[in-house]
Amino acid sequence: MAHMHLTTFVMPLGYHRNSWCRPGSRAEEVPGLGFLSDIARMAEEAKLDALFFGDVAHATSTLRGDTMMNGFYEPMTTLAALAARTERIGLIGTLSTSLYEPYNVARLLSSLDHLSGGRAGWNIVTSADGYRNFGIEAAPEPEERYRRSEEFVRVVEELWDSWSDDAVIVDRAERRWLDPERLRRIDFEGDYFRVEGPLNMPRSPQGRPVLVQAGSSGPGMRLGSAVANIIYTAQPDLQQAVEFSARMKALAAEQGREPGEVKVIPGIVPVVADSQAEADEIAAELSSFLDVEQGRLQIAGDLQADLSDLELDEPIPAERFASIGTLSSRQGIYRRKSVEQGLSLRELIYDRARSTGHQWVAGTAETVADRMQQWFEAGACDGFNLNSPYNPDGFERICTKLVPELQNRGLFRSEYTGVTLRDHLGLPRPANRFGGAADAERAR
Ligand SMILES: Cc1cc2nc3c(=O)[nH]c(=O)nc-3n(C[C@H](O)[C@H](O)[C@H](O)COP(=O)(O)O)c2cc1C
Repeated sequence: MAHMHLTTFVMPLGYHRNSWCRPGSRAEEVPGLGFLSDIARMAEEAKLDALFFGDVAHATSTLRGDTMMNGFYEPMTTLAALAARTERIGLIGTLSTSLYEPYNVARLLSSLDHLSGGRAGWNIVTSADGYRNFGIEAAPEPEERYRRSEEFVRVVEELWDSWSDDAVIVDRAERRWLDPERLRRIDFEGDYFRVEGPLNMPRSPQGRPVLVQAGSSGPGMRLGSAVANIIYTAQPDLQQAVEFSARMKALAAEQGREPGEVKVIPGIVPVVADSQAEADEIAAELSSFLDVEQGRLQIAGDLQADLSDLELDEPIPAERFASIGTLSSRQGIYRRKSVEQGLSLRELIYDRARSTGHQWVAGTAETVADRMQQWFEAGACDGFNLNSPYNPDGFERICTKLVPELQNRGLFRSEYTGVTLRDHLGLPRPANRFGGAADAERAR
C-alpha cells in the first residue's frame, strides 16, 4: 500500500490562537533555537517527511493580536540551524517571489540543500501584504503577482541547473577545482527579470530543491500544477478535497507532468488524547484562551472588511464578503461557513481560531487516524500537513500517539528509507536541463 506523506507546519506558539497561554507552552523561549530543536527532533523521531516553515514579511497580523502566523523565525536561517541538529527530515521554507530576487533565492535554497545533504524545499508564495517594509506603496493585483512568480521560478530553476553535475573536478595536479566550461551563463531576459548567471555554487544534492506551492485560486493552481511537487491546501470538506486533488492532478497532466509527481497535502489540526472526553476537555481549554474582540479584528483583517458593528450571535452578512470572483480561497471558506452553513460571527471566530479553514479534529489516536485514513483512501490527498494545535505537548501527542497508530495501520513509514527530501517523497532527482556528462552517465 502507498504511504501517506506527513509534514508539519511549525508554529512554535501553537496553531490554535492563544494556545501559548497554556501552562508549559514554553512561549518565553520563542524565538530561540533550543525549544525549536526539541520540536524538530520529535518530528524526526516520528519519521515525518519534512518540517515546514511559513513566512510573512510584515507584522500586520501580529499587531492585531494574532501570533500564530508570524515571522519570528526567518525560515532560511532557522532551517540552516535545524539542518545541523537533524539528519534526515526535510526542511521546507517559504520565500516570497514578490519580495525577493531570483538570484538570492536560488543561492539560499541551494546552500541549504548542500548544508543539509539534500533536504531543502521551497514554498513559493506571492505576497498580499508587507510591501511598505520594502518601500513599495501598494501590492500588485494577484494575476500580476503570479505572473512575476512564474517567471521567478523559471529563473531560479535555470540557475540551479547552471552548473553541470560534473563541473567540480578537484584536479589537484592541474590546480583546477572546477571546469568553467561546464558552467552556463543563463542570460535570462524576461518581463520581470534580467539575470546573467551562472549561480556561484555547484548544483545541489537534489539537483533542484523540492518546490512547494499553496495557492488555491485559478492563477495559484496554474503555478502549482506547473512546477510544484507539494501542494498545500486548506480543505475542510472531504468531497471538495477529492475534487480539488483531482483538478490539481488533471492540471498537472495537461502540462505534461506525471500526476504522481504532484503531492496534494491538505492541513489538519489534530487534538489527540487518550479518550474522547479528554480531547474535548483540551479543546474547551484551548477555546477558553480566546479573546472574542481580538478574534473579530482578526477576521475583519482576513476579509478586509469592517465588522465592528455586527452582533456576535448573527452570521456575517453575505455583502460583507468580497464578490465571489475576487475572494481568496481562504475567504471563500469563511464565506461558505457563514453564508451557507450559518455560523454566527462568534462561532466563526472560534472556528478560525482553531483551524484557519483547515480540517480540525479532536479525539483519540484511533479516531483521528480513522479520519485521515478515510480521506487518504477516498483520494482526497497524498498525505497531511500536521498543524500542532498547541506546543510542545500537543505535538508530542501527535508524534508519539497518532503517528504510531498510522504506522501500525501500514499507512506511514516506520523508518526513513532514503536520505533526501526527494527520496522521502518518492521523487527522482531531476536531470539538468542543460545536459552534461554526469547526467548522460546517470541515464545509462
Ligand atoms: C498550508 C498553507 C501555508 C501557507 N503558508 C504561507 C506563508 O507562509 N506565507 C504566505 O505569504 N502565504 C502562505 N500561504 C498562502 C498561499 O501561498 C496563498 O497566498 C493563499 O492560499 C492565497 O492564494 P490563492 O488565492 O491563490 O489561494 C499558505 C497557504 C496554505 C494553505
